[in-house]
Amino acid sequence: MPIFLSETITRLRESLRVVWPFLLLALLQAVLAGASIYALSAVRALTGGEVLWVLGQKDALYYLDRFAEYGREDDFRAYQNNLAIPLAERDARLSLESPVPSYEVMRRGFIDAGNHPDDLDSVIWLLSTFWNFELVREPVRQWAIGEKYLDQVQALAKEVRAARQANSQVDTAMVQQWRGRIDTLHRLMLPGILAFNRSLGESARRIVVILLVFNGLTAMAVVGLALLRVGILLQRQRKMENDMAIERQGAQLTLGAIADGVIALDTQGLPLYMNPAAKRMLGIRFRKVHQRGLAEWLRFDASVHPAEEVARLLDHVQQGELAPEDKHSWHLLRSDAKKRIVQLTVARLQIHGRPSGVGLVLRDVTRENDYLDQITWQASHDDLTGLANRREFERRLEALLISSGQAQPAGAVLYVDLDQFKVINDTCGHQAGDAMLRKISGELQANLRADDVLARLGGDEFGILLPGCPPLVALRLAEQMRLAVQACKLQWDVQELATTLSVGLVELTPELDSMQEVLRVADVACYRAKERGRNMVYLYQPDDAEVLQRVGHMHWVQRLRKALEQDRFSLYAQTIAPLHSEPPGLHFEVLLRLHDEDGKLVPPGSFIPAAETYGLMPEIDRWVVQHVFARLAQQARQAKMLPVHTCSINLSGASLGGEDLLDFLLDQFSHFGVDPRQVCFEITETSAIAHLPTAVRLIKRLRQLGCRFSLDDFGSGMSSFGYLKQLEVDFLKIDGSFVRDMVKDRASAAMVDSINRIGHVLGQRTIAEFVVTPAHVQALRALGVDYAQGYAVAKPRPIEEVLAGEKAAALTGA
Ligand SMILES: Nc1nc2c(ncn2[C@@H]2O[C@H](COP(=O)(O)OP(=O)(O)OP(=O)(O)O)[C@@H](O)[C@H]2O)c(=O)[nH]1
Repeated sequence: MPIFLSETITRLRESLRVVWPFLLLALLQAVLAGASIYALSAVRALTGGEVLWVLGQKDALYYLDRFAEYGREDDFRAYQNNLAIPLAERDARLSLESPVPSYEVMRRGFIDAGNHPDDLDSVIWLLSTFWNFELVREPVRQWAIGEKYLDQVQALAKEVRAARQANSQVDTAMVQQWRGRIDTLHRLMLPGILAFNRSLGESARRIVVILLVFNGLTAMAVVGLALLRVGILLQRQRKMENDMAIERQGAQLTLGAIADGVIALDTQGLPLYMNPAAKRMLGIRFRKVHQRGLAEWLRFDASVHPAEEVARLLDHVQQGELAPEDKHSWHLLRSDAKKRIVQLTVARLQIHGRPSGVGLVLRDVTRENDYLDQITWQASHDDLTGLANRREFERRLEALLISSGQAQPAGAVLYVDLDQFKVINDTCGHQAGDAMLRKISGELQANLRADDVLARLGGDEFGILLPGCPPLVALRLAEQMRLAVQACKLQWDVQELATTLSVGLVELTPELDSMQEVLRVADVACYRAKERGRNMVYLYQPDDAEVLQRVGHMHWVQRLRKALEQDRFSLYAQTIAPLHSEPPGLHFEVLLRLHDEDGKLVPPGSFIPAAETYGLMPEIDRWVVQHVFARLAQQARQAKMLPVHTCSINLSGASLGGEDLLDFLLDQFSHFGVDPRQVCFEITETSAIAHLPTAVRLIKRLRQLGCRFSLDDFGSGMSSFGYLKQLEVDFLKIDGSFVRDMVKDRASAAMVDSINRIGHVLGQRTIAEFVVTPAHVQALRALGVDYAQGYAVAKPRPIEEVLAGEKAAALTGA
């Protein structure tokens, strides 16, 4: 359907919805008026008919009188013609009065009476419709009375005619008599005729009055209804206006309160409305931009958005449809040249389905953007110094390594650590330390080029990436920075603070193929600089064995941490057998094994040195204690299992030196309910001596509980037998190197013998490690050593097997 047609229909429908009551009332009024006119026309026709009726009767008498006097046939025909009128009307009346009136008879009667055929329908309608009303009945009754003498007239006429035809000579007396009778009839008929005339006139007047009143009343009703309807419509309109005003106020309030800028544009792109936020965002007053094109007030930062990009956007805005690329953030230029970052949305506006413009919404995302920038900055920078952080440094280093690939050396990396920085913190406080870190950052930065990357890697460590810098230049630069920092002083209150740098320098060669590798090597190189006395630069050489070993250890650190996290350690146990009696219960040393990432078993010699170097032993020791105690507690609960007499657990030097080890062990004893008398802690001679006071305290306290101690690898350190007196231990474990060689080397045998004797003198039992053959067993038994441990006794087995009491190989040579 064409648009204009459907629009017309729609409008017509809407108009009809409003005016239909008026149309109905007008129609009703018209019908009423029509009916009234019809009724009046019937009354008029009836009156006209009555006139014919009256004249017919009168003229009939007149011509009968003339015929009686002169005997002319013309008069007689005239008499007949005139009498035919009331006679015809009488037929119509009789049919009307009959129980089943005949329309045809009435129609014929009225036509014969000379009425106009067009009037007949209305007359018959009036008479038959209102037959039961007095208004019609009364005149008809009078009409009947008026006709009462018609028969007498006809009889007289018949008589006169007959006499005239019989005798052409009629005497005067006869004539006088006929005329006298005619006159009498005339006088008799007259009152009836007049009564009919009066009655009809009366009814006609009353009908007119009734119609007038009725029409007046209906007109008043129509007017009343119209007024009522108009009142309702006005009320509705007022309510609508009210609602709209409330809605408008609500919309204005909302638009005023929201932070988004809302602008309504007309179809030409000219602004129709702007909410306060939009005005604020654009920095304009509405009346200043009223009737002004978009480009005049919606402007963007030309340094960010090229002119053609802006023109395209404005075009899209005007069309009310943004392209996907328009939906990113736009740098808005306010009228005061300040900048805001906004995101745009548009929507086409329509009124009654016709486009009426475009709604444009500006969302100010400046804060979010700043926040995002800040977060992005924070994610890659260090708060204190403003330098790049470790993550960023690693990223840049990685990018450099990837971009250079296998090509020429990509440059150098410096790993910088401040010397004795802790002292500054400890003596002058953290703030002084912070100030020093900032000052050093500035000092380092001052020596670098724009392409170099200086980052704070954490604590007092810095990383410097020198892309494309040859090693010698890097060395010179590192030296320059070291001297600069050495000369740099920080005034803090009355003190002048200073520090120095230890720098590890690594040349980026293709051999160092990963970022982690470079950092590990650089870290170790820095560590070497510290080892060599600090305040120096250590240049890493690819064949530097010490550095490489430390790097190897560093590899282990990550793997061990992961293993701890993933619980990839497992416990083994190796039986310790008495050489001179039957074992009173299970006696074994707990040994630690590691399952690597592929599930292969790793012996402790591979990872313990690294764990010791990088301080992971306390954590590992704790893991062992917790898991062993859990097993012992489980074993104690199961009555069928063999009792554990002595379970030896190794404690590393690092654990021993820790202040909180004692608390931890006491806590674990009470947590698992393990009998301390079952537990023997093994500590090495060297670690015990290195942490003598703590070791002495620990031994004393735990022995009070019932724990026992054994001194491991005794003889290897040979620090001093004198310490033995201070360390109250229960077992001496003779170092495996002496035991291993004792059968072929007298000196070793003598060493085993003397350790055994000294132990016995001090009341300690002795255990020989590394007992690998029956000959060893025999020799040890001969020397009086108390226990043996080694492959000749039992190989290390999973602790579950040992706890289950599965037999180890029997002691040969016993
Ligand atoms: N003021 C301050 N101190 C920090 C910050 N981060 C780490 N530290 C301190 O920096 C010190 C770093 O000490 P270490 O590097 O272990 O040792 P050092 O005293 O520098 O000695 P060497 O490195 O062996 O020469 C510790 O005392 C940390 O508490 C920091 O953001 N501000």
